[in-house]
Amino acid sequence: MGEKSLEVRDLHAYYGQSHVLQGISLTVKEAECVALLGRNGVGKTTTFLSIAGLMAKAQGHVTLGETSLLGLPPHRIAQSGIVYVPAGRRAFARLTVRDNLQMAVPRSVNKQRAIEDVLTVFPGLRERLNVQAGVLSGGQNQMLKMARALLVNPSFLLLDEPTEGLAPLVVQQMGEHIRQLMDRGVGVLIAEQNARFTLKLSRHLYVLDKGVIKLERTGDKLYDDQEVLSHLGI
Ligand SMILES: Nc1ncnc2c1ncn2[C@@H]1O[C@H](COP(=O)(O)OP(=O)(O)OP(=O)(O)O)[C@@H](O)[C@H]1O
Repeated sequence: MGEKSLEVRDLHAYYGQSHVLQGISLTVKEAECVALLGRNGVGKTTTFLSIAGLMAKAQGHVTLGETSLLGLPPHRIAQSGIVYVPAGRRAFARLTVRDNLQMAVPRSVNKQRAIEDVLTVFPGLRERLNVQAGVLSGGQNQMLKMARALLVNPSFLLLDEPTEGLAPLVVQQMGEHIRQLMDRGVGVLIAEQNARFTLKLSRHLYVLDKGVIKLERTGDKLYDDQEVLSHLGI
């Protein structure tokens, strides 16, 4: 099977009359991490919602390989291999970590084996399997959300603010987890306020400003690129 890309071309999105995304184009390849950065309110979450089929009004092109996704219902987009991990939201608080994981395993898949597999990426969850998800720390909760996403065997993950509210050591662990996902061939699009963290993981960067891409860069050391840093105000 050839390498697939997630392609977004000339994407527009609206909340009522408000034209929030004004023609965004970006590409994510398998096994790579792409950064989508920009201030609060510029349209990062709206980009994810549009790709995931969750915006009532979006126009343009979103394709995965040869398949056109825009206009498909969210579950079909998830089945095609694109899984959105929203910011902030907690996993099912009253269920145990194990139940949260089991619920996410597709019916056709061996639950035990699938869960063992994701625990190799997120080993910290193993000792928490029998506790209620509601008592997890912020970092463990984020890892649970990502583990649930991984159980669907995605080709691409859309991670919205994966380090929000996490302590520096946990942020570092999160970076290692994301690298492991890339090693498995998963393409990752990350929207973050933590630009330094994201630039260390990414070879491609898009900076969004008021619904348009203001800067696009490719490079091995984006975290060291003065133009990028000054553009981001860091
Ligand atoms: N449900 C909504 N109805 C109307 N406007 C909205 C809605 N959700 C977001 N917006 C507006 O759309 C714009 C883009 O918001 P979006 O959440 O995509 O930005 P963001 O870059 O993800 O920022 P943040 O990091 O704060 O979430 C903002 O001006 C926001 O106020």
